[in-house]
Amino acid sequence: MEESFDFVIVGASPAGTVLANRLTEEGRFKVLLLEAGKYANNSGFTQFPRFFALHPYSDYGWGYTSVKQSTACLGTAKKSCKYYSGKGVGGNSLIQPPLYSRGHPENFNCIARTVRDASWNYKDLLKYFKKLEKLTRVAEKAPIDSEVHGYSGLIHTQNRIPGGYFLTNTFVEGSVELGYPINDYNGPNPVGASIEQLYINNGRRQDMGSVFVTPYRNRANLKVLIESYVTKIEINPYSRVAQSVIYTRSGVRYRARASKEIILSAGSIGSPRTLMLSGIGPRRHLEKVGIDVIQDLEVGSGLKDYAVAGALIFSTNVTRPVDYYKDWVQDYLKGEGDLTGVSRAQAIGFYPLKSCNKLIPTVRLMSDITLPSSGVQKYMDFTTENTKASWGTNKNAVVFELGLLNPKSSGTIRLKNSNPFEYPLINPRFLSDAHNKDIDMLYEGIKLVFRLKDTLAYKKIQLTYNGAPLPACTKHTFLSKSYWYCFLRQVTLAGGFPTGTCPIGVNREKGAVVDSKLRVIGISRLRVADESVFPRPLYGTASIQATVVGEKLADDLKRQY
Ligand SMILES: Cc1cc2nc3c(=O)[nH]c(=O)nc-3n(C[C@H](O)[C@H](O)[C@H](O)COP(=O)(O)OP(=O)(O)OC[C@H]3O[C@@H](n4cnc5c(N)ncnc54)[C@H](O)[C@@H]3O)c2cc1C
Repeated sequence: MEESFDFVIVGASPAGTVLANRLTEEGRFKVLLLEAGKYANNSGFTQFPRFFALHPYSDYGWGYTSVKQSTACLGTAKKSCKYYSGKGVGGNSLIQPPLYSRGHPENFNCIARTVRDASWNYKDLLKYFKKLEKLTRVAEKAPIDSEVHGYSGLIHTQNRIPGGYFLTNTFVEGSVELGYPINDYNGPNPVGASIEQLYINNGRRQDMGSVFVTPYRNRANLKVLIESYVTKIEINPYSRVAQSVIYTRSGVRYRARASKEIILSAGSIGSPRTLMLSGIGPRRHLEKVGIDVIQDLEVGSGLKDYAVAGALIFSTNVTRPVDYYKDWVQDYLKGEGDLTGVSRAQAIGFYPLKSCNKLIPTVRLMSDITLPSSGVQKYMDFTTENTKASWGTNKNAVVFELGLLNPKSSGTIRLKNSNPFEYPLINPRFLSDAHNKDIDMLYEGIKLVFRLKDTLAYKKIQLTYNGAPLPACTKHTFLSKSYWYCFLRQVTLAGGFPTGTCPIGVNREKGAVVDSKLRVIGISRLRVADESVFPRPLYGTASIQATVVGEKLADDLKRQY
């Protein structure tokens, strides 16, 4: 069966959802959006911000795991990293915590310089960030730079403090004691501590599918097909024009033609996978798996993701308030309380450790107060021995999550074989850079956490490190530098911001896959618009960055056609 459209969008990622919306708003174009997963369950499950750790294990997650690792994720049973990846209308925004963080302006400016296209400068992109946002609530003491926010967009954001207010203050005050400012991290200079900004509306998570697609899916010129998995883009090997996509739905194979363009928005894992299945990828790899090469490009060769160390656990004298589900639910129905936040310490810090530019952060820190639970163990995926050792004798514990913002290590996405239904081989190779810069930086982050613990602010809640040596690290003197290096290789995991698998650039010999207009190099009428086009993480949380990519491309396409 075959149907024809102006644009076919593959994947309802954050970028795919906004593209589908904007391209159909004027009625000029007929658009097909194909998504492998389903719509969000808006009766509740995907809307609880606090339950984000459960979502990857639901029907809304692909359930990817990396290949066996030798430099990080070693504290897991299979020595591999869980690669949480959303499946459904909204992509990852269905399963992630709803943190709203745009990234560092300089990272966008760097892209603009690399591709010699000023439209990627942050000051040009700011109009899209503002257009998308509707900032609806600001906590009393929250630092907000009103100039940079939007107030009438479709994505509701809030800057607020549900539950655990004193812990938020503890984090911010401790950080100030160490000499860092309090800042709106979505402003021009994110360095310092801040109160988290979240994509939530009345306590409910905002996923991009529910914002941009679900309310508009009955538009006459928009066709959204869920549970429709794209196996290939058909490209004429002589003219090198992308013509149609092949997808399967309920076991039946279909073809959809695009008279104008096909846009891949299948995410940092899905987009390289689909390109390679369609004959666009590294020649040697495609030949090895038996796929005819149409265009030799370094697809999937530059995977870069935040590495996150999540097992820095300290005991505290704070007894966790007794939780009754009834109270939680009652608060939630009013748009308040613990279920509406990501953690009990709604604070986040960006720090320029070892950075020659004090305005450029190198690590990100967040914290929470929690109890040891099977849920936490499942999310982290550590073995029981490692979980026990890192929790030590703690009951109520303050947990710090330390993220490496500018990883030097890089990995790959490759096909296992030519079967489009096989999962790809994900090899992130965290902490594998030749000069150990990544692990050195995370070690600096651990030192920062211990400095924070010793501030007057934190002394009030008496943090003590009660962890026991991890089984794999017992030959190192406990808490020595070599111990922490061993520890980091065990507990460092994937942060969930994969980029660089279809990177933007000017030179395909240097790894570029798309040009500054997001066109796949050497192929006509095929673009990629999602997180995969960023050569490296941009220091923010990625949904909004990917949404801006979609918003920008929608503008470009409307101008062009
Ligand atoms: C654990 C975790 C925590 C995170 N925390 C945050 C946070 O707090 N804030 C934030 O902003 N971001 C966060 N992110 C990142 C953010 O969710 C993603 O980076 C963002 O959604 C952009 O992803 P993407 O462009 O790679 O597309 P994705 O979101 O991965 O979307 C790709 C979509 O395409 C579909 N698809 C793939 N292949 C096909 C195919 N062949 N046919 C049809 N459909 C297909 C998929 O099902 C999916 O729906 C987090 C991510 C993770 C995993």
